[in-house]
Amino acid sequence: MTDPLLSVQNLSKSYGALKVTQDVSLDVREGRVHAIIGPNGAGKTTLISQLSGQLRPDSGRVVYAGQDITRLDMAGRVRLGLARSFQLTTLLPSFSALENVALAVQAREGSSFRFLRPAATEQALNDQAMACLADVGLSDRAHRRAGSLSHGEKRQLELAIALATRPRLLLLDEPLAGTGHEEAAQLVDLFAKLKDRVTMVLIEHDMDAVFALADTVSVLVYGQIVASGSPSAVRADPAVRTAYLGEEAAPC
Ligand SMILES: Nc1ncnc2c1ncn2[C@@H]1O[C@H](COP(=O)(O)OP(=O)(O)OP(=O)(O)O)[C@@H](O)[C@H]1O
Repeated sequence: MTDPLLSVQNLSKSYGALKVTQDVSLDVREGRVHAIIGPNGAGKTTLISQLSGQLRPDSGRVVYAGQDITRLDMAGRVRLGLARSFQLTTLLPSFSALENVALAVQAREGSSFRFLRPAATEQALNDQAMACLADVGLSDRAHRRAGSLSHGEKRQLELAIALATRPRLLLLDEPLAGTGHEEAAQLVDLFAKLKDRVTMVLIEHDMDAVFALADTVSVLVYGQIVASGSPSAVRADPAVRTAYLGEEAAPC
């Protein structure tokens, strides 16, 4: 079997006496959606923050594409193609959707447009930003102010911004939070389409979405992985039912 794209090895993090990440190990394979589920306060966001570089683990390693990135900061990880979306993205509400994405394209490209004239640079940025907006189904909202978009459209825009960094691995922290039924269904369709292009680590409370999208599910309880495997195996795991889902709440 090929090496995993992301390998989390014995990661631990505490806040004082509270052990929020306890000896967590997991492998994420290229081209897959790996969901991490668990009850409120289980440590999912803290874990993903250690994968994105926002938080330093106390111990353990994060290996991405064969490289130890444990000490690499967030910007360095983004440059390697490891991007985080949702819960933290700040849209610029008075800028258009297109401008929001163009800024992310510009950040990625750095000085690679320096040989172009200003007008051509702007055109190149806009073309790439438009392509990202098209990817998330927002072409017709390109010139609307970000602040005037619906909640679901803002989430689509956040995804377009993440895609503008050309990620190989996308960390998605509760992408469906706050969306209505229809918006959630649209976003799930979108992620399903993106599966061919980008590997995803998905934290999500919406179990329908998790079981529709994930190839692998890991269950986190009190900072520890209590089960990991295919959605059907995890669903049937008695330890998961008692520790997390509760017999009656098990997703079936
Ligand atoms: N900066 C911090 N300082 C102290 N405790 C923290 C800090 N951040 C998180 N915690 C605690 O760590 C635990 C895990 O929090 P975390 O947000 O990672 O859980 P979660 O699984 O993402 O929860 P939710 O599903 O509710 O978003 C919680 O008990 C939380 O109160």
